[in-house]
Amino acid sequence: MFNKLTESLEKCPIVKRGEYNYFIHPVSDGVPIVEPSLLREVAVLMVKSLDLEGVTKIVVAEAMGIHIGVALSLMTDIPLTIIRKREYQLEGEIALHQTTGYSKGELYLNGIEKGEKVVVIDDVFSTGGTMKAILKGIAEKGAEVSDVLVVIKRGECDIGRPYKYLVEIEVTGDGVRVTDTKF
Ligand SMILES: O=P(O)(O)OC[C@H]1O[C@H](OP(=O)(O)OP(=O)(O)O)[C@H](O)[C@@H]1O
Ligand SMILES: Nc1nc2[nH]cnc2c(=O)[nH]1
Repeated sequence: MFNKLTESLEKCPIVKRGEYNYFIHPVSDGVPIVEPSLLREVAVLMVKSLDLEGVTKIVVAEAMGIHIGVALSLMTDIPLTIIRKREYQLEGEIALHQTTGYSKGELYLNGIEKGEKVVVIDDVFSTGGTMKAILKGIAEKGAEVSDVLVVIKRGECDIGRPYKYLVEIEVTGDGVRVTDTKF
């Protein structure tokens, strides 16, 4: 029944970013198109997996957390905050330094208050650098993280705390292989 995510991953193209084999998929890139049926499958699986008891915010990072965050927010009625790559200089904004397998950059966290209970979701974990930066920022705000979920886990990835994933993949220059699913 839930086969759209795995089937589409096994067909997706790979491009080189330096030495990095970068897979291109609608969930993690928004291209070539995001089919509603795929997004709905991911949203349903996230709702089934996450511990949402008492959660006051969903936290995602620009850009590829946004569509999955919106889908989860619409299904659960929990408000969403988007960690942006642009600085807003709002009161209490926190700057985070992000390092991935192929890039570095700044992220800016707004919209979370001390004492809140949040879930953090993202499209992909590869090095875990992005999620570690996000978790550090949320801890700095004094909020509690009730759950962390990534749709696609790319190989072994330690973020310093337990987390959930929907699929685990291996990526080579030849393509993507799904090595585990949680549904
Ligand atoms: O585990 P990591 O090595 O940190 O990689 C994962 C991050 O990489 C991608 O974001 P990216 O910064 O490329 O931005 P995008 O969402 O705008 O594509 C992805 O959306 C994750 O947030
Ligand atoms: N689309 C995509 N996003 C990523 N984020 C970290 N690694 C990757 C990758 O290989 N592909």
